[in-house]
Amino acid sequence: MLKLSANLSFLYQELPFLDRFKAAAKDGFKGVEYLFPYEWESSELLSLLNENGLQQVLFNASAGDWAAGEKGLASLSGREQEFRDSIFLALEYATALQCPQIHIMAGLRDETISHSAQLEIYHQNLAFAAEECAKRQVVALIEPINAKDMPGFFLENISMAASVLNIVDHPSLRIQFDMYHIQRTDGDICLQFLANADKIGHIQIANPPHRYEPGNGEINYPYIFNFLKSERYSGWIGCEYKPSTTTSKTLGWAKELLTQ
Ligand SMILES: O=C(O)C(=O)[C@@H](O)CO
Ligand SMILES: [Mg+2]
Repeated sequence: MLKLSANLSFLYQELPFLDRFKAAAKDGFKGVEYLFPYEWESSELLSLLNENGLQQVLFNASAGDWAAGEKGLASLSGREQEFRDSIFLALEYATALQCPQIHIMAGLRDETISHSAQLEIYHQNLAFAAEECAKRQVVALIEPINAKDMPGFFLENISMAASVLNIVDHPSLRIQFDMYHIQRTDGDICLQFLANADKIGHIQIANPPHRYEPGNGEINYPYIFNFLKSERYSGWIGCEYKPSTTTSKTLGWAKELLTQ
């Protein structure tokens, strides 16, 4: 059976952040994910998870100065210590929240150094992160993000993500396969999934062109869900979409999966 996780940075935005846990549980979600936990104490977040019978599925390591437009630290020259500190902090939260995976964002292309020099930094930082994650039984995830939404993002497509994993070659490093980004960058979602199945740790979903809920856009999600069932995908599927109306009203497509 497919397991859906509510991404609380995208869903239930009609509510204050801490109220979104209860709303997600009420709609039948068993797992939650979101961008960053760091403005709250882990004990407060853990209480909300426990009170609502939810599992923490994923959150991101700090991505640098997000408000100033930074999109991760993992490939940035001169930021190595900050990157390591971000991994240590993420792992403290992951341990406290019993969260099995963290997403590590690559950062933006730095045109002041060569692509290969930036790639080398990325590889080294990911090798460090994967090793630290392994010590805590946490999986480190990397996600290719489409260049239309995030111009200049260093990890630009699924084949680059696969090649990074081949080079870093660590069992605790896997791909966050966000179908919205795959569709906008490469297309061929099912074939891309099959080509990379052994490397995929987490899936996220939304429907182009507007990044709305599965039932509202160009991807045929009923077909995709049957495909994932036939492939026996057993990880979580994060609902990381922008609801086209209030969140609960956008969950018709998920009824069967949320009541199992
Ligand atoms: O935007 C996405 O897609 C994500 O998964 C975020 O973690 C990063 O922006
Ligand atoms: Mg995503």
